[in-house]
Amino acid sequence: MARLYREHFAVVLVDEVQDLSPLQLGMVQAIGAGRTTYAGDPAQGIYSFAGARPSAVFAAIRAAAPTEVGLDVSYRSSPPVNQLAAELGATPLRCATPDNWADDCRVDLRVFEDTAAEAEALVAAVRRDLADDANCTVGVMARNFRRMTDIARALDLAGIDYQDWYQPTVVPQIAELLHRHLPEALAVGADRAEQLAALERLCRSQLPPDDAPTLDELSIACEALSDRLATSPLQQTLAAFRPHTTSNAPVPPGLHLLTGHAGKGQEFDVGYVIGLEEGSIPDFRSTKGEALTEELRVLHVMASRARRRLVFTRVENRWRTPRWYAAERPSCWWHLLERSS
Ligand SMILES: Nc1ncnc2c1ncn2[C@@H]1O[C@H](COP(=O)(O)OP(=O)(O)OP(=O)(O)O)[C@@H](O)[C@H]1O
Repeated sequence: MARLYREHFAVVLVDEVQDLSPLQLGMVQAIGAGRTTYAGDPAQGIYSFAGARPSAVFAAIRAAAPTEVGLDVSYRSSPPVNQLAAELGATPLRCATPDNWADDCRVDLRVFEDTAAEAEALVAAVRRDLADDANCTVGVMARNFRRMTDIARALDLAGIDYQDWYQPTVVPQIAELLHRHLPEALAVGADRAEQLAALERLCRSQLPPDDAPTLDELSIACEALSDRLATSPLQQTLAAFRPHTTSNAPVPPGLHLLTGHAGKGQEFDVGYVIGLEEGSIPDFRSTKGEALTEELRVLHVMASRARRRLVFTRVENRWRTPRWYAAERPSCWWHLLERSS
């Protein structure tokens, strides 16, 4: 297999090498030994749960490819965001254009009574961001999607559209079909499940019965829509779907809800990193050793997605169950954020 691929590719470029497992690195080296360029950032290694071993992989690459070029200039972020990212353990980056940033570039910290108050404030803030600049990209990021529930609900109630990165992406043909038939589906009545069944039927009738891959895509999209119908109307649920694009396509303007892992490699004009509480970030399953260090890297990945402005939030209390309202402890990294904001 390696010989076959060697004949196909004259050079090999590998990005995000910190996410490779030793086995994957072995495959790359078998194909591209002596003609591979690797790019990566140890401070963004957040896939150890999937087998990535950044230290071993960087050591093996250094042993095999002795020319090393440091990339220490940021073309993405404003000086305050770069400074904050360095505070979280990343290599300090020099801003390429320090004088080109407006006065609104800053890092803010916000503390709320609970997630309902946080959601209300975020809805107002995002509304302002999008009103100030309709082409602006806004990313609301959390370590886990569960932490985003109240915000998604508040956005639905406020009628603010967003793309939900938790949902599977929709191939353009299916997205187009779903949007085209939505008005007819909504006309069948007020029952959301009936609307969705009608929508699926209408879309299915437009596809050749033997086009199994596209019919499968339609089923997956409708299943994902069905999962969210309990919390939001069909129209809004569909608006939250993300079109399927290549991973390096630019993020479209508007609001995006995503996790740190989903946000790898992306960027947003304004970034809101929510849930700076113990148990949320760091995640309750990763409380010590290397697992805890990796949580800090997840925080760094989220923070470094922002271009102009970055806002961190935490809450002081949370409803653990419908009858249990309990205090939350600030994330162990809150003081780092306070120091540099
Ligand atoms: N030489 C350059 N001149 C102008 N803009 C640049 C240059 N290089 C990169 N950029 C811009 O800077 C931003 C970040 O670049 P890129 O996504 O390649 O960085 P990265 O190192 O892969 O970031 P990360 O690994 O944190 O996702 C992008 O908006 C990109 O278009």
